[in-house]
Amino acid sequence: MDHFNYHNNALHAEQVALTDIAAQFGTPCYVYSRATIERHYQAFTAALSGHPHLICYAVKANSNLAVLNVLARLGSGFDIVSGGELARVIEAGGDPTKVVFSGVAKTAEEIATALKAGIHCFNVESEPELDRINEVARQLDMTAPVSLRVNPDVDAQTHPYISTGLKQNKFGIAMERAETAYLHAQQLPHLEVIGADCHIGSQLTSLEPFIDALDRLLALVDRLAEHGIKLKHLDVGGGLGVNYQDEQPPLPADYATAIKQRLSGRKLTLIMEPGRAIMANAGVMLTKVEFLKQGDDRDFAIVDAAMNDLLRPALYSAWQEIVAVTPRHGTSKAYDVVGPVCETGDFLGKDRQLVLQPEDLLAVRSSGAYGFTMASNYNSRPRVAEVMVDGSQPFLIRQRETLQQLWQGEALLP
Ligand SMILES: Cc1ncc(COP(=O)(O)O)c(C=O)c1O
Ligand SMILES: N[C@@H](CCCC[NH3+])C(=O)O
Repeated sequence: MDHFNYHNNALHAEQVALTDIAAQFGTPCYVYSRATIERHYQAFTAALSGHPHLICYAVKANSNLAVLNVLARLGSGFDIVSGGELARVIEAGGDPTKVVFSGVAKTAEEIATALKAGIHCFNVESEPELDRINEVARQLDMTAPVSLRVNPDVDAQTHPYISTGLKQNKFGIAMERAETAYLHAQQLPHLEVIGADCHIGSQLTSLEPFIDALDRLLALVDRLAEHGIKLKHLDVGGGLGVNYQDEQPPLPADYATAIKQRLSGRKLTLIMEPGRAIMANAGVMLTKVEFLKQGDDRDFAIVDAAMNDLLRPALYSAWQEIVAVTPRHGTSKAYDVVGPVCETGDFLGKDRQLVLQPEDLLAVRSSGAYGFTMASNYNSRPRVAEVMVDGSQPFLIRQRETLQQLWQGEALLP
C-alpha cells in the first residue's frame, strides 16, 4: 500500500492531486510521498525491534537531500558508494557515524574524507582495498573500522545486470579467500575488523537466496572466531524486491523474522541496506502526452519524459505500471509509451491499454528508486523537477534544470 490513490477521478499523492502538481511545477517531474517513505522505513525498524540493528538506507536509490533528510530525522543510517553520496548525507543532516561505505573502487581521497567524517564502517570489497585503507589511516594517524564484503556465490534469481553475489561478479571478496583476507586485515595496524557483509543483488523476490547467503556468512563468522577474530556486526546488504507488476516479494517482517531466528544467541548487531524497498513505491514520474501517433502496426503515445529521465525500462526492460492521472471512459487502445529521445530503446512501457487524448497526464508508478538518480542529460535534456508531498502540501525539492545548467563548466577554445 502506498499513498498514491484516486479521489474524484484524479490520482493523488497523499492529499494532493497530481493534476495540481503538473500545473504548479510542470512536467515531467518526480513526485514522492513523505508518508510512504516513512512507513516503509518504519516497516524495517519495527521488523527488527528486539534485536540490535542499524538500517542504512542505500543512498543510490534516491539521493535527493529532502529524501535523505526525512530518513535522517527518523534515525536512519546510510549506505554510500562514493564521496559524493557521503557529502549529500552530511549536507542533508545525516549522522556520519551511522554510515557504511560500500563500493569496489574507493579512492584514497574518498577514504580519507570518510575517515575524518567518522563513518561507522568501510565495507571492503578486495584485498588491495584493505591495504589502501590501512595506508590512508596510517597517514592520518587513525584507525579505520572495516568489514569485508564477502561474495557468497549465491544466485539471487534476479535480472543479470543487478545480480551481484555470483562468483563471476566484480563485487566482494570470494568466499574461499575470505578467511585469509580477514587474517591479513587483522594484522594491518591501522585497521579494526568489526564486521562481515554481503549484498547479493537487487529486486529479490524470494527469501531463499538471502538465507542461503546468510548461512554462508554465519559459517564464516564461526570459522573466524576459531582464529580469534570476533565480529561486532553482520551486514546483510539490501536487495529486498518490490511489487512492480505481480511480484510478491517477502515483507520486511518475514525477512527479519528469518534473520532474527538465525542470529539468536549471537551477539551480532544486524545492519541492513535497503534502497528500493523504501523508495520505489514512494514515488511516481509524472509525464504529459505530446502526440498520439499511428504507426504501421502499433500506436505510439509520445510523452514528454524519456529514457534519460527514467532509464529502467530501456536498461533492463523493466516493467513499471503506467496509469492515466485522470482516466477517461471509452475504448482503450494498446500504446507503446515512448519519449522524445533519438533511440529505439527509448520507451517507458510497451503495449499498454490506455484511453488517451493529447495533453493527458500519465503517471509511471514505482519510480521513486533508481529513477532520478539514474537520469542523464542525454539529447541535452535538462533533468526534471522533483516534488515531495507531505499531507496536503507539495514541496519543490529539486528545481528543473535550466538550459544554462546544461553547459555549466564547459568552455570554448580561445
Ligand atoms: C552494496 C549495496 N547495498 C545496498 C543496495 C541497495 O539495494 P536495493 O535497492 O535492492 O535494496 C545496493 C544496490 O543494489 C548495493 O549495491
Ligand atoms: N539500478 C537498478 C538496481 C541496481 C542496484 C544497485 N546496486 C534498478 O533500477 O533496478
